[in-house]
Amino acid sequence: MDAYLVFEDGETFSGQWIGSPKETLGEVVFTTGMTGYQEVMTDPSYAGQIVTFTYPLIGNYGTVMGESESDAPTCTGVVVSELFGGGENGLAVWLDRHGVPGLSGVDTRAVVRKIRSQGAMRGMFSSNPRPTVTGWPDPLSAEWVDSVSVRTPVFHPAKVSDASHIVLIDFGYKRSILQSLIEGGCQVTVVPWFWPPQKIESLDPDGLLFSNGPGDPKAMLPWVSGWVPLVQKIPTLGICLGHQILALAFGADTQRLPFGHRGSNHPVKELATEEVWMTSQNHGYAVCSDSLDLAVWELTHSHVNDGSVEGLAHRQYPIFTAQFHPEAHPGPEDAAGLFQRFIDRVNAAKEVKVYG
Ligand SMILES: NC(=O)CC[C@H](N)C(=O)O
Repeated sequence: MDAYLVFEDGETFSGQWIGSPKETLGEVVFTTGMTGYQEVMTDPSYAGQIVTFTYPLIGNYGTVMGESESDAPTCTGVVVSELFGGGENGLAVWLDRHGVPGLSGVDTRAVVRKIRSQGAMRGMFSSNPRPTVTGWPDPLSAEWVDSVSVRTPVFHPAKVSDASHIVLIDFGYKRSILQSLIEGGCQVTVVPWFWPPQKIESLDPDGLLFSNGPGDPKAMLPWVSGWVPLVQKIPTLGICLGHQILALAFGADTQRLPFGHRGSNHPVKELATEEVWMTSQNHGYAVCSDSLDLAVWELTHSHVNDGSVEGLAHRQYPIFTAQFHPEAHPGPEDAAGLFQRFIDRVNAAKEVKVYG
């Protein structure tokens, strides 16, 4: 059945419904990874977004148990050029089972060209090429984070005894982040994003992880100052939205990128070693480099393509952050060592706490 992707400026692209045919609205973004569509669709950072896949054939290896980054697809919709959807474990059935709509047979190259030249834009799926839109979703709302965060704390035991305890503040975390901590020998408590700092502290964390998540980081501005006393004394790692929130908390500013970084082959340079890592990325906002007080923050990583801020280390407090995804999934694992760096730091601080 014919369906349309209608942009907020009125430009319309046609295709056929896949998944659950239903009207939906969201920011239209594109991702360039050749594989990993299931991980992308279940990454909670895509909540509120319609994801366009630039790779021309999507669905060819079906859906695989255990590969999801959360319980269900969290993106608002998907746009593909050619869908290979067949079978019980096929992508089309899986999307339908989870009530997610999509369009196939779309000229995705033209969609990407539009976003690249005109910037991030919202759009709608409809059976009507000229639908009436009553209101567009607002990325500056805390509802995106709230819609994907846990409601109550969830404890994940360690594989080893005497493990360090990480409290993961959940803005929409990917399972691979939790997995990386557990594989590194930690026990982890995932807590709702809205938990007050005193409650987080009462769990006696040895380390804090500020997770990835959807929306504009400035949606979190009313809360950022509350987290400052915690991260000043407990080793902290921020990933993606978590990186942006921590930068905001210490006076930096964030801005929307022209069309985002989403894909599995974004080159990032570690400035101290001059190593270039291929990284997995998914972000539409970035920390403004000219807003960084270099007496407060050290710039540790930058994007090779556009020079944008990709990693920070606080000069006074035990905080470091990455705009990219060290847990990969999907994508290369060049940056996975960041988890070990964090865990080493947490374990060292714990030793001092216990033995003085
Ligand atoms: N993956 C993320 O955490 C994304 C962060 C934020 N929502 C952005 O688009 O920039």
